Amino acid sequence: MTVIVLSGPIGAGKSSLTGILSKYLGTKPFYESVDDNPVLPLFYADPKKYAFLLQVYFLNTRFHSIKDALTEDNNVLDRSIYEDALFFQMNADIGRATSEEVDTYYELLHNMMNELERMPKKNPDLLVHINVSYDTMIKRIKKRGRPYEQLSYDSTLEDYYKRLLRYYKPWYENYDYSPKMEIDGDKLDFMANPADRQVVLNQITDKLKEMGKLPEDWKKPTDIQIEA
Ligand SMILES: Nc1ncnc2c1ncn2[C@@H]1O[C@H](COP(=O)(O)OP(=O)(O)OP(=O)(O)O)[C@@H](O)[C@H]1O
Ligand SMILES: Nc1nc(=O)c2ncn([C@H]3C[C@H](O)[C@@H](CO)O3)c2[nH]1
Repeated sequence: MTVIVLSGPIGAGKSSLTGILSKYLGTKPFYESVDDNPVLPLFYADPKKYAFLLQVYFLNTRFHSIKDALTEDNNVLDRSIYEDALFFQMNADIGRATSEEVDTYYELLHNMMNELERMPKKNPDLLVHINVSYDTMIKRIKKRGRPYEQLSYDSTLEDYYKRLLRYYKPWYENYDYSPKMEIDGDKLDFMANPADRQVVLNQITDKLKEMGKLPEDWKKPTDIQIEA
């Protein structure tokens, strides 16, 4: 059983790489709840009012996915539960949560993480972190086109996104729930460039091989279909 989680800031390419990697490895993808998330547009319209609700919503959906992923064989998860606190802490630091909400959130997170301790598998096998610069992040957010994430929607988003990148650096450095590796999301266009895509896939499968975690029956596919 091999469980891989992807991490990285907004628009880094986690969902895209989750799709590519799960096809390449022949495993099941688990996606973060975004287009079906009723709280996300509310949060971007009024962050102070909805930061706590959004966090509880994400924590709940992530907990569902992680429970399924850690009991089934061979999965790839788009964003880890370990990034949840990063987002909430950042929102709390900029005054979008009361101290009661902060305390309640951390208690709930702690409680849920304790539940994971009882799972047959507690942690992922590998964290794949996609590094991107601010410019790349904004380019991808524009390309994807969710209206409420655009800088034109809210002038404070530039600061929010830059701050998020600053929070990610120490988060990745301190992450120690599993082995980890970084992908250069600025240089490697794994969506449009097949050679770059193969570089990324080789980096990940080399790491899995080195760890003895490449599924035994895995055969390198000759071609995989990518949805743009
Ligand atoms: N390496 C890449 N090169 C070029 N385009 C990319 C790359 N990765 C992602 N994209 C494009 O950038 C956009 C955002 O990618 P994606 O939705 O996968 O990001 P994400 O990390 O899952 O974002 P979020 O955190 O918001 O869910 C998409 O339009 C995707 O096609
Ligand atoms: N506030 C907040 N907390 C989270 O845990 C969290 N996880 C993701 N997101 C936002 C970022 C993208 O807009 C969009 C897709 O990743 O959802 C979050 N926002």
